[in-house]
Amino acid sequence: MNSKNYHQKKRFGQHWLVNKKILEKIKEIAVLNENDFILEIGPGKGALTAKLLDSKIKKLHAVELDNDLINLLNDKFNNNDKFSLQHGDILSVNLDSINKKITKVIANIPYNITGPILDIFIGRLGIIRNCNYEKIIFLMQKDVVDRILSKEGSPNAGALSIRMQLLSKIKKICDVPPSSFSPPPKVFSSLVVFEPINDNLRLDISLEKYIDKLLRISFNSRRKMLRNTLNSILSNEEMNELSESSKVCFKLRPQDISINQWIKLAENCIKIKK
Ligand SMILES: C[S@@+](CC[C@H](N)C(=O)[O-])C[C@H]1O[C@@H](n2cnc3c(N)ncnc32)[C@H](O)[C@@H]1O
Repeated sequence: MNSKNYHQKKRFGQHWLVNKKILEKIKEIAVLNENDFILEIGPGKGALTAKLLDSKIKKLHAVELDNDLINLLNDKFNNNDKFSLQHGDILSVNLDSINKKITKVIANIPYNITGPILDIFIGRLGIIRNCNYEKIIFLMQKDVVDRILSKEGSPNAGALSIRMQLLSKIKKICDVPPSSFSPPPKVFSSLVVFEPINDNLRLDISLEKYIDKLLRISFNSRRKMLRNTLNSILSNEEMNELSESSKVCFKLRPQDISINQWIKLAENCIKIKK
């Protein structure tokens, strides 16, 4: 298979990044150095790969699902000893042998698997990641980035924004129009940088798990007041006690609760349930 007779596959979320300024911007915000070990998710035909390899880095390991692109990529980067390629699904490939070495994860991600990619690379509450990513740079759907960045009081605030903000520092760099890709996707994209909080600086793992539990229960019915969802795990007496000790009014809906209030709620709930 060569570049000319290759047919793009919708099912793999293939939209090649063709905007040179955005390619350059990704390289610029990655601030690469000779110690960097990059994991690239879905190199496609290698536009971003080539840009990243054209920097002082130690290594770039790419994982591509589409078998038809493997030869094409190997031909293109064969003589670059910093490059390695793994054929497989990023959601299930085994990265154990390199995970601890990876310093930066970079991708124009396939939008059909955004959620699972965020879970794997930024993480889930209550689960230690056990890796040392300094930066995760994703080009992803603008609406998901806006949701992730939303604060309490916004209709977009949800379990996703709280989980992501508890696990990483997040910075949106810019929005990217559909015309920057070939073929253009239906939606706008955004370039975003996540700096995951180091495992040993995270909240206590059992506290994180409890926050997750509260988020699931309350955001399952996001229109309901806290008192009408948390009553599934707390008696009326316990709810009054929790509301008072956490200084959170139980007439509020979950999207109106700040991150610090979720932490307080979980801490005090654990105490009450002891
Ligand atoms: C949006 S394209 C980006 C391609 C290229 N990096 C670029 O910027 O032009 C997404 C890429 O991810 C690949 N891909 C899709 N699902 C994947 C998966 N589960 N694991 C690894 N790669 C995947 C696609 O085949 C495609 O090459």
